Amino acid sequence: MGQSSVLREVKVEEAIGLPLAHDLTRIVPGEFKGRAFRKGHVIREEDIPELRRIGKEHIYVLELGDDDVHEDEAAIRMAKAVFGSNVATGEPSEGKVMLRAAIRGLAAIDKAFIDEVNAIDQLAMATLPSYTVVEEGQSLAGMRVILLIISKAKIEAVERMARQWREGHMGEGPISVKPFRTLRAGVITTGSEVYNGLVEDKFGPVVRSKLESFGSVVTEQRFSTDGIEEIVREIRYFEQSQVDLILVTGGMSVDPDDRTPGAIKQAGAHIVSHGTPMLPGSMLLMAYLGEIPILGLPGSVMHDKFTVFDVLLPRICANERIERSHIAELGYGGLFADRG
Ligand SMILES: Nc1nc2c(c(=O)[nH]1)N[C@H]1C(S)=C(S)[C@@H](COP(=O)(O)OP(=O)(O)OC[C@H]3O[C@@H](n4cnc5c(N)ncnc54)[C@H](O)[C@@H]3O)O[C@H]1N2
Ligand code: MOO
Repeated sequence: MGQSSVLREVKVEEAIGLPLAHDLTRIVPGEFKGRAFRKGHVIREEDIPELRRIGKEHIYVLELGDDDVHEDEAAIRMAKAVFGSNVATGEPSEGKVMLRAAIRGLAAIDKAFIDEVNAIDQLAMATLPSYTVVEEGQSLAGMRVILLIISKAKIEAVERMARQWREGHMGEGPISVKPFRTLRAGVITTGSEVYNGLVEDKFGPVVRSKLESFGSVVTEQRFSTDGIEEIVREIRYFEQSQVDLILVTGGMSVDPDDRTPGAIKQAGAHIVSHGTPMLPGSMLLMAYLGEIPILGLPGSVMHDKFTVFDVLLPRICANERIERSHIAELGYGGLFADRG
């Protein structure tokens, strides 16, 4: 055991010339919340009225013990331990360090790891859910400890856990951002009513704009009747043109004319899942034709603003392989019925 920490309370009027032990916060509801005084600031006589205005009668003067870590250093060390690719770490402020996305992309955050950290008393690591689409500069995670000082052993435990995590993930950190690749997609629109011009195609523009929002492109949209052989032929066409992604629209439901799932199967695709526990979009089919992801898109993808397609597309664009277990996890929290 080394020297233990000493926290001394000093009346503000007796604190002139002493350094602050931590950042001090001012909050004006609806207007401002932030740092009023920085850790280490040496109190001057003219600071006293402002200290009183933010409610301080006393300040802490700290002599840190050998076995403890100051909240700022703890937050910096936690951030350094967990940050991965395309993540920027900020400076500590009010005892907190933020991690931000350095690029637009898909947040990759290991829930099990974050849960394990937060099970340690007095550590707080708050993150976005994994697979969130993040903009450049957007906050991914904030980390802090709950009291002004924390035992060094707890921070070292986080560092050890993060080191182990990295060893199992080729050096990557538990919090990272995956960039979107530019995919060349082929779209097959099924439905004799569209093919025969009875209704105008509304699927193409929706799918095109969703892909473009992740930097990908529709190289070609082809139209097919509901004939299974015809749909298979179009799938083969795109397979041979070596697109990165194939989307087959419509014909996903229970009518006799709904032949898209059968055609995707007949084309030789490995079916990951026919159906997803999400609403809307439950009839979506996820498969791989060799290495090419192939999706059967139900009518709701054309009609509803947000469906399971909006969940899977960014993952596919970020080079994630979709497995059956990923699909099963979508149900909990996967009801978007009132999202328009
Ligand atoms: N009894 C059941 N009914 C429905 C089920 C079910 O499980 N049991 N599933 C529902 C779900 S979920 C969906 S989504 C819809 C539609 O599924 P489909 O993907 O089979 O859609 P289609 O039958 O091909 O078309 C439905 C509707 O949309 C129009 N459409 C289709 N493609 C286009 C296009 N490219 N442009 C414009 N309009 C298009 C089509 O003409 C139909 O009016 O089924 C539920 N019902
Ligand atoms: O698959 Mo339908 O896709 O929910 O509304």
